[in-house]
Amino acid sequence: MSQPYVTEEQAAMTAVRRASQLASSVFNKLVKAETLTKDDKSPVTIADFAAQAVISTILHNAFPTDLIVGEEDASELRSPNNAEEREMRERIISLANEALTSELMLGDNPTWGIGPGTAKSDSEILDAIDRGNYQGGSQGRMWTIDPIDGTKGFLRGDQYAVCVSLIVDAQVHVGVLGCPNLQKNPEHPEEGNGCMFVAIRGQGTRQMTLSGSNPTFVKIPPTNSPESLFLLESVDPSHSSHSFNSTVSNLLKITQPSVRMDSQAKYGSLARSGGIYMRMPTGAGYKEKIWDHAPGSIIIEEAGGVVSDSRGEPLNFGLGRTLGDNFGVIACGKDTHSGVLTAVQQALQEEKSKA
Ligand SMILES: Nc1ncnc2c1ncn2[C@@H]1O[C@H](COP(=O)(O)O)[C@@H](O)[C@H]1OP(=O)(O)O
Ligand SMILES: [Mg+2]
Ligand SMILES: [Mg+2]
Ligand SMILES: [Mg+2]
Repeated sequence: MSQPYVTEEQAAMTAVRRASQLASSVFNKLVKAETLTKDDKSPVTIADFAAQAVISTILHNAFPTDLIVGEEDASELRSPNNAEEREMRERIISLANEALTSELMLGDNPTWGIGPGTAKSDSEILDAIDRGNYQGGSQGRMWTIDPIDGTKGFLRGDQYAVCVSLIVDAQVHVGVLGCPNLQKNPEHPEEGNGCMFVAIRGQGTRQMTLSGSNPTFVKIPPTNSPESLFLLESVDPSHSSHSFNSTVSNLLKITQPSVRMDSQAKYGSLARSGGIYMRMPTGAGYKEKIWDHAPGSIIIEEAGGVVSDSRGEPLNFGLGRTLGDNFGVIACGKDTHSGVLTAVQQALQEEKSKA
């Protein structure tokens, strides 16, 4: 019998590859070329929408009855208010079509709405974006799409990730992360950037190039001493608490500086090089989104790690578009998780007693 979820994995890889190429080309054409002012967020908006259209089109053609939870929705594109907004919409549609109609590669299936001659109409592209409007839930099959995760990293030319997962009955079964700016091999930077992490439940985590070549299984390396430990955290201090992390770091007697990285590239990096990904809320109110953690969580679990909230509870992907109340996220190797949880509980107590 063939392995389960192989077609799902292949469709997700095709979608992530095409969307990653699109994002890199938007960066090279619009951001690097410095045709925009520093605060102009339009390149990332264009790339976000176009990439979601590409991923959603492929997943819908491959699995027409599956539901999709995508970060973006097309309502603001449907009624442009001025020439600038009309131009942006046209750019999004033409970029999405460019990515969908490029030549077929190994693993691509022409019935997925891709390849030369498959250009979509404007309304088909907008409908594809809006197909990501499912509200989520605990039953049945649903895909998550974060077309560009780490938008700030994308604009800086740092890390970002194209993220897709398949959730069945609230459990993640397939996760794919495209990381165009992540080193293929941190020990050999000369090999260049661009990798994809792929996991199917029960079948391990693999790293490969964005085109799917050189797949190798990755495992979180064991931590033999506090000297080999380090924290992985967001660059943006408003996304997770750096000060809480430094308390935990002290409690764990960590001597290495924290590694700051945007996006779910943190999960990919952890799966192959280790570390402790700590994401504690900076304040009340923000709810973590399922598309920000579903692909990364299976990539960690299949690489031999554990992902939990700060109480040690598993993340619940069946509550809707968010993970519900924000109790933070902790991801690391199995051998370190209980020690990290103890330190987190202690740090929370210390914070409480100071308040
Ligand atoms: N207050 C917040 N707390 C935690 N995460 C946030 C917050 N605001 C935005 N995010 C999300 O954090 C993710 C990036 O995390 P990191 O900084 O670790 O790369 C993005 O998906 C971003 O959402 P958005 O894409 O809507 O900006
Ligand atoms: Mg995101
Ligand atoms: Mg995003
Ligand atoms: Mg966003």
